[in-house]
Amino acid sequence: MTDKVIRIATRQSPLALWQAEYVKAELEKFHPGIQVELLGFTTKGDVLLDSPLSKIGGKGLFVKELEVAMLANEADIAVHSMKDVPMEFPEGLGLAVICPREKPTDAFVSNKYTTLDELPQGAVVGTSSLRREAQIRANRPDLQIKTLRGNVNTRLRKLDEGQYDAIILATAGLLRLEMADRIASEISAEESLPAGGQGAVGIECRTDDEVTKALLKPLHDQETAYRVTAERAMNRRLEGGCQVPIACFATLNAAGDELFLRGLVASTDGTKILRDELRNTPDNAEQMGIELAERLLDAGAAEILAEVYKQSNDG
Ligand SMILES: NCc1[nH]cc(CCC(=O)O)c1CC(=O)O
Repeated sequence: MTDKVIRIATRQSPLALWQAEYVKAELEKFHPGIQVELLGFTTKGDVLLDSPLSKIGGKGLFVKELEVAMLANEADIAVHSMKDVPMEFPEGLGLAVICPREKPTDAFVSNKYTTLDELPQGAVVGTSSLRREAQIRANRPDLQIKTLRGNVNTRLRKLDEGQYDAIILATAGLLRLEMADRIASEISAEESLPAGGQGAVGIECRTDDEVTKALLKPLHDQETAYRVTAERAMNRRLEGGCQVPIACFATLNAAGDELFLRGLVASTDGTKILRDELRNTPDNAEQMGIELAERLLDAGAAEILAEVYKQSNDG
């Protein structure tokens, strides 16, 4: 029993609320009698829905307001999709735990077709992710990629209205919102290497809040933490957030003693794609991410990314 109240700062999209409710339920499960409150916030990223994220500076767009509330002691924790969490935290805040990962893949969503391969010549595919765009274009240069923004429900509505032949969404988001029936097919990691952190939920809190950190401990999943640590280290070394055509994806073998990290850097048009991979023990996760990033940089990643940044600044 505990008389502690935990205040969760959360965005109000269906997915953000699902994640906050999930953490609330887990805390209540592990600590009977605990009080957990949800405090809803609107972030800049929720307001600026018309511009492609890559053009309004994606970094931290969805987390700033939540962090301000925690620093002001108006909230205790924030629950994030690890894919959207910036690499560095403000002084006084940090990631306390990473929860068990949902499926990390991308999903092909369409009312007419089952797979990307089935799409006819010139079909229109909705995504605002440069990572997804680059990998689709590499396989299918004939397809038209059209911007798609908004929360999951908005994106599905735009598909249903006929604005797109298919759209790409994270499998995890659809599963969590109980919309598995909207997944026409899961796209393999070979065909679309996922974004670092995709499908994983992390919890941020004040670094000096030992009581909250102790309460959060049982929600931690070490396998997910190893994987996401390697992925984020690669992203950090490449200075990429989720608004660049960078993919990084780690898996742990069944014995739990070998981490396999794959990385990709591409030009948005998919004409240049660099891939590399390495294996090591999970305690080397951070170092693996850095090493894989450096191997990609040696192979020309910096030049490819410089070109991407130049295009997004050109408007
Ligand atoms: N880019 C937004 C975003 N951030 C996290 C998810 C959902 C799944 C996850 O936890 O990674 C999504 C939606 C999507 O990419 O379709």
